[in-house]
Amino acid sequence: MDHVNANPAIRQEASQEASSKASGETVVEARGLGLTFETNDGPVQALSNVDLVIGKGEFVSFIGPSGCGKTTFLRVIADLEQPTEGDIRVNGMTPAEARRKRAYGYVFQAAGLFPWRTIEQNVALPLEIMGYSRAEQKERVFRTLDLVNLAGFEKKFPWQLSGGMQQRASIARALAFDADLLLMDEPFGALDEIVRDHLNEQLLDLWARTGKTIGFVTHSIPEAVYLSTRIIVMSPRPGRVTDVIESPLPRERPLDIRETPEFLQIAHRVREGLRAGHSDD
Ligand SMILES: Nc1ncnc2c1ncn2[C@@H]1O[C@H](COP(=O)(O)OP(=O)(O)OP(=O)(O)O)[C@@H](O)[C@H]1O
Repeated sequence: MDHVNANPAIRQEASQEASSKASGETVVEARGLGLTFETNDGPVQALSNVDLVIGKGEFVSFIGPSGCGKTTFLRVIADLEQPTEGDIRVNGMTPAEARRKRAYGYVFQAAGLFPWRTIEQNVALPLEIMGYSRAEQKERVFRTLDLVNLAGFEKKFPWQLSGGMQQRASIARALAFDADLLLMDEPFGALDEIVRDHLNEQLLDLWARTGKTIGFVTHSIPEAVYLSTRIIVMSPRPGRVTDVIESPLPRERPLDIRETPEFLQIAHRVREGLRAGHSDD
């Protein structure tokens, strides 16, 4: 006998919500996740006891000082590192299965475009490897270049584009095979602040239009607060999650939202979290 919800309509709604969360709404689920690297100088605990659930359509940023395990966590999701403790699921699968099913696109700090290939050929590369037909490759390349506002630059070579444009091309490459999950490891870290602002705006726009789930590593507090629906604050030795901040900001965010009291309040909380986990060395 259900004493909580006697009303069958409410009960049904609740159970539908529960089942939709259980089936497919969770994109990443880490439970007691740990990873210790064995090095010549002894073990390095890159991640310790990380519990985290990322839901479909979230924009989650990871922020913390160097060595707190941000990159390692993204790499575990992407099956580029294997955890030594705990469990992780990506779309309900092991990272290895998710990787085989092309569950994610990965964007690195450096754009990593091949200089001898045009932008179109660079973006098409993973599609070529996956055996897409030429027509399908072309259609996808044009669609994703349009998404990152690079329509018209297909025939250019990387060196003919600015750093920001190159990074947008690398985002297009990660999006070309339509993965729902985009993992981004400090993609704008090497760019100057004005370019970075512009790319942040464009990334939010892309996220709104595509409904992708995004995991984003950054060292920048304003970037994390501006972009995220949730901010994960991490701390090193051992790498762990020390605070999880739900953003109350609306999804639509003009750049000047950064001057509002709500924004500054979240930024303050992130800063406090970072300070608490920071040692002076
Ligand atoms: N392949 C590896 N072998 C040994 N130690 C590693 C390896 N990869 C990472 N580490 C160590 O694990 C810890 C976490 O590294 P990680 O790169 O995930 O940190 P991070 O938070 O992304 O740092 P940064 O902001 O500098 O990129 C660090 O102490 C690092 O030296």
